[in-house]
Amino acid sequence: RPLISEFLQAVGHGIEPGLLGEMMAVTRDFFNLPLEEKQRYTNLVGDKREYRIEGYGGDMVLSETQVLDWCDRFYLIVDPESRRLHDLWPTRPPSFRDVLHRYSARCRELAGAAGLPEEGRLADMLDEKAVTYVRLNCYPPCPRPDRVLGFRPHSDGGVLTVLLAETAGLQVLRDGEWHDVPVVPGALVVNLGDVVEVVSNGVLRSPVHRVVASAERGRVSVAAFYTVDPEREVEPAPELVSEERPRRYEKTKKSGDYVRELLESLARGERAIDKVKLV
Ligand SMILES: O=C(O)CCC(=O)C(=O)O
Ligand SMILES: [Fe+2]
Repeated sequence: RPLISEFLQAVGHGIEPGLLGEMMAVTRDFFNLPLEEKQRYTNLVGDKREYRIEGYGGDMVLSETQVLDWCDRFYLIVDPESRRLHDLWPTRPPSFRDVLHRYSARCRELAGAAGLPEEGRLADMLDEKAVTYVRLNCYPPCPRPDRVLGFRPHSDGGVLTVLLAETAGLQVLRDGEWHDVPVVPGALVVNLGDVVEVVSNGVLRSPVHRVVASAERGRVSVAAFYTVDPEREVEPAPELVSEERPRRYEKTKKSGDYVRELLESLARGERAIDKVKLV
C-alpha cells in the first residue's frame, strides 16, 4: 500500500477548531449576502460576460443544453500572495479577508505536511510559485435532489485538496460504487489530485467524487486546491515507468492551462485527465 492515502480524514491536523468555525461562518455569511452584493465579485467579465475562474458565480457554461450543478461558487487565488486579486476579496462580512488569510496559511502548512515526503518530487511541487485556489461552495436545499447533483462527478486537478465541510453529501467512487464520506467533527478531508496520478504513473489515483443535493438542508464547503507552478508541465516519474508498468500518461499541458481545461471538461461532463491517458 502506498504511504499516502487517496482520500483521508485528517484529524489532529493542528488547525485550531475556532479557526475552522470562523472559516465556515464567513463562508455562510458571504453566501447569505444579497445577490447584488455578491455580484460585485462576478466571474463574468466585460460586455461579453466572459467566464474567468476567479470570482463569484456558477459553472462555466458552454452549451444551451448543459445541465448545471446545484451549486453557487466563489473562487479565489490565495497563494502566492502576489497573485491575489484584492478587488475580488469580499469586504463583507468584515472579517472575511482576515479569516481566509489565516485559514489558508494554516492549511498550507497542513498540505505541505500531508504525508508528502520531505524530499523528492511531490515535496518540490508545492514550491513558492505553486498556486493555491480556494473555492467556497454553497449548495442550497434542492426541490429535486433525485434529478440533479450538487457537484457532478469529477477529480481535482492539483496535487492535493484540503476540504472543510460540516454536512454530509460528499461521496467518493470506489470499485464502481458511490460511498458516503463520513462527516468527522473537526476533521479535514484531504484527497489527491490529477498531478499525483500522472506523476506516480497511476500508482496513486485521483479519486472521483461528487456531492449529492438535499431537499432538507443547505450545505457549504471550503476547498483549498494545491496546484503546481502554472508554467510547469507534469509527467510520470521515470523511475515509475518500466517494462512491467509502461508509461500510462502523456505530459500534461502547463498547469495553468490544465486548470482551465479541467473546468471546460467539467462543463462537458468529461475528465481532463482522460485526455492524457495512454491506455
Ligand atoms: O463540497 C464538497 O464537499 C466537495 C467540493 C469539491 O469536490 C470541489 O470543490 O472540488
Ligand atoms: Fe472536488
